Amino acid sequence: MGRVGVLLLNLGGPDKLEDVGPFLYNLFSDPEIIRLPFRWMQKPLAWFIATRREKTSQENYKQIGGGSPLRSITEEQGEALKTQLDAMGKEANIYVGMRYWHPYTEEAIAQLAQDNIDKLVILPLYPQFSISTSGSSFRLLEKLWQENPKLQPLEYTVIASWYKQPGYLQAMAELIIEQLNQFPNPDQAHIFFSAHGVPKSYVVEAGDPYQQEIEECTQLIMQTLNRPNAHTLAYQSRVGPVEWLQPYTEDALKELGEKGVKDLVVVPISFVSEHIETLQEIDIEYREIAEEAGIENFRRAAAPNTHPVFIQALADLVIESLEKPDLKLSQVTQMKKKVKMYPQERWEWGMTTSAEVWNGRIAMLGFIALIIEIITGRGLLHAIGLLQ
Ligand SMILES: C=CC1=C(C)c2cc3[nH]c(cc4nc(cc5[nH]c(cc1n2)c(C)c5CCC(=O)O)C(CCC(=O)O)=C4C)c(C)c3C=C
Ligand SMILES: [Fe+2]
Repeated sequence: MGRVGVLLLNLGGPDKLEDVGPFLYNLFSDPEIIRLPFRWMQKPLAWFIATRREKTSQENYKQIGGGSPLRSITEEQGEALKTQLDAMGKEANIYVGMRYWHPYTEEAIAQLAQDNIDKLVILPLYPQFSISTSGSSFRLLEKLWQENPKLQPLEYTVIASWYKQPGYLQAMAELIIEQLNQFPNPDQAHIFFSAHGVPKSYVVEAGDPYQQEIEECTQLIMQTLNRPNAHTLAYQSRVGPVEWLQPYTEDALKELGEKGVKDLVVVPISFVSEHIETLQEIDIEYREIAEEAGIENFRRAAAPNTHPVFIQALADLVIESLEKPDLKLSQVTQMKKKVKMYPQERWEWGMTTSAEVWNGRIAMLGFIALIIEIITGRGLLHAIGLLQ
């Protein structure tokens, strides 16, 4: 085999405060993040939500130094992975492709198309699959492949999810032990897994395997840890008015405080790098909630970042994937198409999901009409000529 390329996929984050608005617009423009019944609604709604959220989000980024560290950490992970692969006798070019900010996935693909790569390994830096994360990047790649004839002959394989990888589980266990050892009585500390949430409909209606993978991953980390500590799993970072996976992190923390838990280690489970949701949301917001609830000693396990056991795990994943039969983008996206990507497919009478969905669509149309009226000063009926 000739030259190997590894494409690391991640979400991306704003490098500075001015980037926050455009970054949010890119994120909310993605139909895998906000699932709307009509494509034409996507961009106006993305603009509306991004504009409304920009200030609050900027305030949060200010608290962590004015920008996301995701790019620099992902680049460091790439360099460490290259060194590790070299040491294992596998030379590789590493590319970073972010979904919503620089370096964009499109930029990485353009670069690797020029580099005469013989075999590409596509490795999402999300251990668990979700339609909203790895799924979104895979769909984008599928589109880029279809559009660019130069990419057609490039051999590649995809790693769909890798939360069972023993080295990853070991790295997570070591990061937890580091924190447990800071307590006078390590076995008494409560281990609190906080996963990024997704709207409940992704799992229940669209069949996203994310919740099942998160739950299994939590069990596997606890088995690897092999300690008697009690543990809880909850979901953080809810956005918008719909129901997300429960229990919510803030509610679960309050409940533990009420039950008298004093020592707590929070483990960010769906991220492998420090970013706003670990540094600001967990370290600042959730710490405050926990302390108000009576939890006295709040500690957080670090994200794996460039932990050597974690980097070894990534290198093992790459090498194993080169030895296995190739997994194509159509297989990982089709696999998700078997479940309903858009849940609103067939009408059913009664107080059913379909009825709720149509209620939602009608409400959304009303909402868009309201926005048009606010912006233009003219209502929809004026716009279509029914009123003068
Ligand atoms: C496994 C990880 C992630 C899942 C699942 C996920 C789903 C998801 N996220 C939003 C909305 C936002 N996410 C934002 C930032 C952000 N999210 C993840 C990870 C997952 N998201 C990362 C790594 C980041 C980047 C953080 C950084 O350092 O910049 C943001 C912007 C930040 C903010 O304003 O709070 C939003 C908004 C949704 C709606 C969603 C599932 C549908
Ligand atoms: Fe997110």
